[in-house]
Formats: sequence, structure tokens, C-alpha cells
Amino acid sequence: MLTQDLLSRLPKVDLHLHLDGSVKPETILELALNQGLELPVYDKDELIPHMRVNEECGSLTEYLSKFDFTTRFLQSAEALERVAYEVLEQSAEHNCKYVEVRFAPQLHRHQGLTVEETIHHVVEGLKRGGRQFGVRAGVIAICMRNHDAASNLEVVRAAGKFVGKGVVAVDLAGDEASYPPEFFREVFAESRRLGIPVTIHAGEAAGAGNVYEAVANLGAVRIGHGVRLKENASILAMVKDRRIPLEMCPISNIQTKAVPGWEAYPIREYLEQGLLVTINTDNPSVSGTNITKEYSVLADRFGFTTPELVKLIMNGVEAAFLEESDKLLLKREMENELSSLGLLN
Ligand SMILES: O=c1[nH]cnc2c1ncn2[C@@H]1O[C@H](CO)[C@@H](O)[C@H]1O
Ligand SMILES: [Zn+2]
Repeated sequence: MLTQDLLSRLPKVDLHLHLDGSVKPETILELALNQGLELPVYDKDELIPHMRVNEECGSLTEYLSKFDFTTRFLQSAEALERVAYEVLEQSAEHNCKYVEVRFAPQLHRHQGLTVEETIHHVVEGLKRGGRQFGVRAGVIAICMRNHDAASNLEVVRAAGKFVGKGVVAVDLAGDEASYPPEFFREVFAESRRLGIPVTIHAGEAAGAGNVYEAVANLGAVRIGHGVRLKENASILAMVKDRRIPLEMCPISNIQTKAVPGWEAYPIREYLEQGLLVTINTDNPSVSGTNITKEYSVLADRFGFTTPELVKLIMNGVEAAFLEESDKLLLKREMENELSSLGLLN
């Protein structure tokens, strides 16, 4: 029953996808050419090792080193619009109906764009892609752990201006092991003042205590990854009681060594314990993944049945940063497709 074909036809959502981790090598080739920038190689297959982690990736910091290569080419309005548009093209290929695309505005300012301009161009690219490919999308503006409070506050305030106009939340990403969430209380107090929903990368490269800090003190209503939540039963219980969704990204989580290997990946236990687990890609080009592949790996590694995969997908709909009425529309659309595939009774 669980053929690749069926998995790719399942309607899906992706709530955790980084724009700069989702650029096609052929697009890098064209962007470099258009912008007169040098590349180490000029063949799309030979570019892949520069953009993608390999089997030997040992940590999140090693994983993050891949991003410097790509962001060089994402410094103009045209480049940002184009890659945002192409994310939705790739999403549509996997029947992804709704995508939350996240990016860090401060990483795209080397040629003078303002924070607001970067957000504007990503929103525009997504609008155009959304119309073209029939995929709904929202933007999550990322604060970076290695940036100072002033830079991150600037991102939060700019994001606030786009709430209801394309931005759905703010996030904190980067090197979790070196910069714990408590450093960012002031930054996320501002997002709470402005009424912007918060999701925080936590429990990926450090322990469950960071998940507690993100929820209790930064106001996170979702958690990026949360793989290491299993290390603390009482924090896990808090996440469950508050119905905080986890944006898990299985292939990335294995590559960054959030756990030593698949046998230690806690997805089945989280589901059995009643956590709101969602499945996402994180960085299709850095991780060499796509949303179909994520579900396919889960089916292979954990023996998930079709109803279990459907449950994971619908958890994603539940967790989406959408107004209730839009969420209901998305849910209906998904249910209609699932029932025409014979998967809802
Ligand atoms: O899994 C992750 N954990 C933490 N930070 C990440 C992850 N994936 C990407 N980024 C960071 O977010 C920035 C903006 O998109 C990327 O440039 C990368 O540094
Ligand atoms: Zn991420």
C-alpha cells in the first residue's frame, strides 16, 4: 500500500523549511552567472557537495557551515523572490498544500537591502508561487543566535509590520549549543508585545531545558525539533499539557546528531505519549531531502502505517500558524484529497 507513488500523492504540509536551505543547485548556477559571482565549479551536480551535508556530518555546527555558501547568492530582491517562488514549485511537486517558509532577514543585507525589504521580497515571491502552483504559504522571520539584540529586535519589529500581510511568526535559529535561549528574553518579549506568534529551535543541539526556557520564558507556542525533550519527563509533560506542537525534521535531526542514530529517534514514543508531532523538511537542499522522502523514511524505519502517516500530516494542519477559518479551509481541502485517495473513512 505504501508505495512511493502514494506517498508523493498524499496531500501534505511543511511547517519548518528554511529558504536558504532550499535552493536548487541549478538556481545557484544561474544566480552566480547573473550576478557575476564566482563559483568553485560550474556543473550543477558538482555543486551539490558544496551545498549538501554528507554522511560524515557530526554536529549542528558542521551542518550550519553549509549555509554560508548559499546565502552569498541571496542578496538581491530578484534572488529572494526567485528562491521563494521556487520553494513553492518544489512543494507542489510533492503535493504540499501549505508551507511556512522561514528565513533570517539579517543574512540577506550584504548589498544594502533593509530588513523590511527582504521580508517584502520573500512575501512577493511566495505570493507569485502560491498563485502559480496552488500552494498556500506564510513567512517566519528568523532571529539568529549569533546576532546581537539590536539586530534581532529589528527583525521582530519588521516582522510585526507584516503580520496579516504574509508573516505568521518569528523564530530563533543557529548554534543552539553556544547560545542558550535565555540570552534572548528581551528579543522575544518584544514579539509578545507585538502579538507575533513565536516558535523556537530548541532541544536539537542541547537538552530539554532549552525547550522549557523557550516555552516558559520566550513564549514559544511551537518548538523547532524538540528531539531531546525525551531527556526530561516533566518538561515533556508540560509540552504535552500545553499542546505545544513539535516541528520535527527527521533526516536533518539524524544529520545534526540530535540523537546518535535512527534507533534513538523518539518519534514513535512521542506519538504514543500524545505529543503533537509534525513532520517537516528543515532544509531540502542541505539535507538532500523532500517532504515525500521524510514520510518514506519514517514508514521504512518505524513501520508507520498509512493511518499513522495521515495522523502526522493532520497534526501539521492543526499546528499551522493560520487563522481558524483558513485552517478549516485547509483541513477540508486535505480531507477531500485524502478521501479521494481512499484514505479517510
Ligand atoms: O536545524 C537548524 N537548526 C538551527 N539553525 C538552523 C537549522 N537549519 C538552518 N538553520 C540556520 O537558519 C538560518 C536561516 O535560515 C540558516 O542560515 C542557518 O544558519
Ligand atoms: Zn530549522
